Amino acid sequence: MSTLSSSPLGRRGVLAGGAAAVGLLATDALEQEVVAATLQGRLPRKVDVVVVGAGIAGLVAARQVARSGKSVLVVEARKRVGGRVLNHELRTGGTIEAGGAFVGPTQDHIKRLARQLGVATFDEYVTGKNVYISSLLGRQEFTGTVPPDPTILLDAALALKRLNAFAAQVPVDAPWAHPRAAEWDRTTLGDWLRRNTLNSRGVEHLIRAWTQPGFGSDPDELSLLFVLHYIACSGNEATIGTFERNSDTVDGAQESRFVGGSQRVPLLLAKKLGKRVALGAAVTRIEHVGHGVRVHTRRGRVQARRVIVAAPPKQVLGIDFAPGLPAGRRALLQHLQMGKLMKCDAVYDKPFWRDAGLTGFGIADSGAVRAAFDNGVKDTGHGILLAFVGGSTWRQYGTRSVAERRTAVLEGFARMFGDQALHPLEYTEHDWTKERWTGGGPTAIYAPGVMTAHGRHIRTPFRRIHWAGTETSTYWNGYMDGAVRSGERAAIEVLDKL
Ligand SMILES: Cc1cc2nc3c(=O)[nH]c(=O)nc-3n(C[C@H](O)[C@H](O)[C@H](O)COP(=O)(O)OP(=O)(O)OC[C@H]3O[C@@H](n4cnc5c(N)ncnc54)[C@H](O)[C@@H]3O)c2cc1C
Repeated sequence: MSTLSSSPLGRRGVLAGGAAAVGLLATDALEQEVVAATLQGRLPRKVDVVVVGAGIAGLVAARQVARSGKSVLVVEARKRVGGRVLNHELRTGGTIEAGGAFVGPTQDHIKRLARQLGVATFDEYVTGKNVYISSLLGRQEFTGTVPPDPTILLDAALALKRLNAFAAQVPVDAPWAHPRAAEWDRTTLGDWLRRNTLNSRGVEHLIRAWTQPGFGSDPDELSLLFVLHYIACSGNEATIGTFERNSDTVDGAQESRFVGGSQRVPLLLAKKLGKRVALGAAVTRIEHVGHGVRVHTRRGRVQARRVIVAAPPKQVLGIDFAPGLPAGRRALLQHLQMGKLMKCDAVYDKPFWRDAGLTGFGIADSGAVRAAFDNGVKDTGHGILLAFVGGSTWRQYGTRSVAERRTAVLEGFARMFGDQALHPLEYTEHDWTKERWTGGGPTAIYAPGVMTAHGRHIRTPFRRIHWAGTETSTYWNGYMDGAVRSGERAAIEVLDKL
């Protein structure tokens, strides 16, 4: 949970804060409107399509089904929409994101959707130099993607070149079909780096600053084939995926954010869907009956001709299917794990690092802050630093008390940007491993062997049940863009059958 949500000055206490200042309806007010617009009473007895999950994927699928004139009901476990996309109103004003936030080039589907909904983007602050903290060399400032650490520079450049070259051959819709799939899936990214670099320790440290925020995991937990697929997915039908487009800010997936926070996208989608969304309606059982499907939820039952399940893979295992899911799909869901990730933000009176010629982006090979970003928002003059605490860093710090973690995170910021970082106006954090209906983040990960053994079941419909969710996407799998794409694809599948 966000530390602020339990404070007296939490989300509800700041309606008159920063967001209102830019003429946007603050998230809390918009959320109240959306909740009020959703279905309050009994669920309908019958609809054409039931969508399970009101994350971006489920809401996009429902919008498309509704637009075709078919009846649709989204049943959502939580009492809010957005899933892994969640705005947080700061006590000191302004809206930040506790979950998915950044968008970048080739993420055309989420950008188009946001434009249609009137949600603008703004660029991440990139003026100045980045900071690199090495246990060996101390603190360095740099520009570009790879820090100027002579002990790893060449190694890292060659390794990234090879990863890009391999990824360029991986079919985004069937990575398991590549001739070298078995070989790449037998090994982890960590093993591969150790075998293919001279200073493997140094390169691994660097790559961890990418895998911990990007997968909530360490290189040793990730199948090489899965990582190559992730890189291949970091593009679109016209633009080949690359490591840089995934990892970078300029021309990369961290290029921009949404004005008013990314949760405005699912909130505005849900507002338009209105009574076609039922909150607090966790799905417990899905059974095929006659020519339809009966969906059992905590708010009652509803019958449909087709169902789209847009819940995260692990959550699907909590639903009782009758007849049971095919063995292949069940095995896939059992083997996928969610990453471990939390976001920690510190708010300062001013973005003091900018005055020092720094972007606010930093990476480090030790401590609680392995990757830091300038998380400033449009509507306040405050400076905001964001730390991703993921993978083994989450295992080290995620289990400590909030006070201990706060100290460790602020010290991490201070090493990068100076001692002013030790004195924030506000500190807030959100741990996705504690979210009942998500179970971690940012996405589900494949350990060695899983993709070749079970990956091919990821999108295969089961009778009248179809699958959406970012993990099923062929581009920007794991991202908001992948969620939009998956919802669109699942809706097309279903409409084709109705
Ligand atoms: C910390 C963090 C940072 C991230 N950063 C970025 C980023 O910068 N850029 C980016 O593009 N992406 C980012 N992501 C990933 C992005 O948020 C997700 O890819 C995307 O939001 C997934 O959308 P979805 O609809 O597929 O799934 P979800 O958002 O997980 O939605 C699934 C929905 O299903 C519901 N549900 C689950 N079980 C049931 C059930 N039994 N019955 C009914 N409903 C159920 C859930 O409550 C949820 O609302 C980040 C994620 C996290 C956690």
